[in-house]
This record gives sequence, C-alpha cells and structure tokens, in this order.
Amino acid sequence: MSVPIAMIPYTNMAPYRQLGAPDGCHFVPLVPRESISALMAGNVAAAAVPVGGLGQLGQRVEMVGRFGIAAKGPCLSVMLFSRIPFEEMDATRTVRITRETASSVRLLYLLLGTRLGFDRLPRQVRDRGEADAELLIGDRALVRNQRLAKDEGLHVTDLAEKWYAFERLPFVFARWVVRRDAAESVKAAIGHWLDVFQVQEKKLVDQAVGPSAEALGVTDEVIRRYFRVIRRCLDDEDLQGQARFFKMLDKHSSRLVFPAT
Ligand SMILES: C=C(O[C@@H]1C=C(C(=O)O)C=C[C@H]1O)C(=O)O
Repeated sequence: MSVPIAMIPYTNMAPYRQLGAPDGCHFVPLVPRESISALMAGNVAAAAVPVGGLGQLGQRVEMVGRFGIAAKGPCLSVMLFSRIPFEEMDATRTVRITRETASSVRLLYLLLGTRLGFDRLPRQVRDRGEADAELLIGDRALVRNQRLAKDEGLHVTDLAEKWYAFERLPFVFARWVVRRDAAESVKAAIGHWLDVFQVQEKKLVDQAVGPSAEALGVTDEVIRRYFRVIRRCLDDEDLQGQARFFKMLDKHSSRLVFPAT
C-alpha cells in the first residue's frame, strides 16, 4: 500500500516535486498549516512541516537530514502588504493573516512584538473585512509581489528580509520530518529520496523553472531568482537561524496570538 506524504502545493516546493514521490509513497497536497494536523492524526507519514508546528508535534516526529525551506535575506513569498509602514503596525492597526501559515504568523508576531512590545501588537481581523495589512505566503504572495503593490500605494515587507536585517541569520520556514512510528522502510525511502534530491538539486531546479513560470504567469527569470533565494538543502547557518527562532519563541510565546478586533 502506498504511503501518503504531505506536499505543500506552492512553487517553492516544485524542485522537490520534480523528483517524484519517494519509493512506495505518494504526495497529498496540503497547505503548510494543514500538514501539522495531518501528521498529528497520522494521515500522512512525512511532510515538509512548518517549523512553527514543531512544538505541537513534539516527539511524534523526527527530522530527516537537513532539508526544508529557508531563506537568507529576502524570500519573495512571505510578504506583509500594508497601507502604512511596517514599523507603524501597532495596536491601533489591524492585520489579516492567511490561514495557511504556522511559521510566518509566528515570525510576524516576533518581528512586531520585539520592536513594539507584545502588548502593542496590531489586532487580527478574522473575517474578510477591511484591514490595514495582510500577511500572505506562497504563490499568492509571490505573484502579488511581482504584480506590484506599489501601484496600489502599498508598503511591501518581506519577512525573511526583515528577520535577516535584525538577526543576521537565515530564516527556516519548514523542515522535512517523518513520523517516529513510521515503518523503518518508509523512513529509509524518505531519507534516500532526500539524499538523491541533494545530489540532483541543480538539475531539478532547472527542470522546475519553465513549468513554474508558466503556471504563475511570470517570467522564467522571476522563478530562477525565487529558486535561488529559497534554500532547500540547509547548512549550519540555517540551523543557527532556526535555533534563534525557537529561542525567541520560547521567550515570548506566552500568548502567541494577535489580539482580536
Ligand atoms: C517561503 C515560504 O515558506 C513557507 C511558509 C510556511 C509558513 O508560514 O508556515 C511554511 C512552509 C513554507 O512554504 C512560503 O510559503 O512562501
């Protein structure tokens, strides 16, 4: 029986998809936040899961190597589009946050909270109503960022770029993990798949450029740049960035919610 593996349906994962599923597995498209509950429930055996969900997953999962989604500087697809400058997004303002995220919502919380104070965060709009700012991730953010935003007189903030400006470290959004109770053969297949990915990464990236550009209606050059700024095979510095994020979350996550409107 084929084993389900969560696959984020965004362009940032296209190079991984290009390799096809690991042996004996198939991909189940799930937005980042949904992959957490799917792993919790055992509906999938593995995922590139948002690091913002790793606390909740606890001992249920283990990391597979050093693979995921990270950026050192701009990432181009985790964007706050706001009517006012980022630094002015205080308690008098409102923000709408995509329901697809588990990492970027925490990143926004830390970036604003550590500068403004955690008691001065903007209020979160939960319906479709008007808001001073909107946090988008994935292809919707990437495309809107390209089409730009400047035309609408909006301020556009790349959260990975902001994180880098403050912390001088990369930001890790997602990590490949497998359920601890998965069969050894499944763990081996996923480990092998990622090892092959690392060896073939350059070729897989090249192959994914054309179809991704066509699907999004942007130029190949945009996707080439996107695949350059998004890091998939992580290094020591990426892991330092991830450790810094966890340390800050530990320190400041007593509430970890934006106040409601
Ligand atoms: C860079 C991105 O990283 C992502 C953002 C995530 C999140 O905010 O939870 C999770 C996985 C990644 O897909 C993106 O989606 O644009």
